[in-house]
Amino acid sequence: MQDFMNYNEYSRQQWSQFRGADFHDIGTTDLDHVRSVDDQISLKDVQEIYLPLRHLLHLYFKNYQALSKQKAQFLGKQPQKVPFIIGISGSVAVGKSTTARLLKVMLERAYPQYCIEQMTTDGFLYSTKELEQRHILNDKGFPWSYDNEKILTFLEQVKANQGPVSYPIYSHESYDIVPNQVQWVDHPDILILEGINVLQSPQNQKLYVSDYFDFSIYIDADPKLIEEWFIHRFQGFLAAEKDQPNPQNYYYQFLNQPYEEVMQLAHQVWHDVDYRNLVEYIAPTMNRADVILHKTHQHMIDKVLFKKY
Ligand SMILES: Nc1ncnc2c1ncn2[C@@H]1O[C@H](COP(=O)(O)OP(=O)(O)OP(=O)(O)O)[C@@H](O)[C@H]1O
Ligand SMILES: CC(C)(CO)[C@@H](O)C(=O)NCCC(=O)O
Repeated sequence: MQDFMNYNEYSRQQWSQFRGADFHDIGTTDLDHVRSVDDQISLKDVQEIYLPLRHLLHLYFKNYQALSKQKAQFLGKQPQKVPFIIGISGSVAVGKSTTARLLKVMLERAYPQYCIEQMTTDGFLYSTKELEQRHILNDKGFPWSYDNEKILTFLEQVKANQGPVSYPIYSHESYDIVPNQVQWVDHPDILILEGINVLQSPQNQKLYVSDYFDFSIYIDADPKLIEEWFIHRFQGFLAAEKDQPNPQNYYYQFLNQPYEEVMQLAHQVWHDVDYRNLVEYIAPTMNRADVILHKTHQHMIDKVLFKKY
């Protein structure tokens, strides 16, 4: 059995044609907004990949709203807003949060009347203290390093749309959960949730995170390239720490170590933790996604796979 027999594969050129004649294009002001998200994002990607993707999301979203309304009518209830949830998965450092931020901006431009929120599951990792107590400090990112119950309860509350719902925050700089701080999701129309674990189905759970998704995206790339992006981001964190040293930060400990050694350590972390996690637990969830974005050098998307059924 072919792994991707339930997908159609489109080249970048083919995919770029699926923009929809009646859905408005993206103008210079929109592109400026996109640039403000991350000036590394290729505007060509926005035009050729993300505009068709937004058009597709529009179709799913409108159908979802219509179905939610009809379901309420069927039950003899007043129709209520039910947030539409988009999941984004893929390896550590493949660009999930960058894509999530970009989609948020693009959807906000398309629907100024709607509230669109974006967040990561990183905040549901156990704190360093708790990982230590569980003797899984070196397993950060693996399915058992997250409080999966807490993610499910959170999503249930968001879908129920009963009020603002809080979630914990993770800091890459301190390499830990930020103590005594939360963020809020407040009655969103659309929630974009990204994380390495969002398409996973941990064995002892009856309910999965993806049960709450109305659309899902997986970002795929050659692990050799992802390793480069991981190292590049690590170097960025290190440089930021050098500019403004803070003894509380994870990267502070590396400032007085020989650069070569630190880079060796970064590669080792990638190999022993993030790459292993990718191969064993993340990549196997790829064909649960509705759309797979395949990246090549410089984060360029060269092909898109779209689920047939
Ligand atoms: N489209 C893009 N163009 C250029 N650079 C990008 C793009 N997407 C991501 N990057 C860069 O790649 C690195 C990883 O991206 P990002 O932090 O979004 O990954 P992630 O998948 O969310 O990682 P994590 O799971 O660790 O949070 C960052 O340095 C980011 O700036
Ligand atoms: C926070 C996660 C798990 C996911 O974003 C990841 O960035 C991480 O910290 N992994 C642990 C190994 C490491 O990259 O340092």
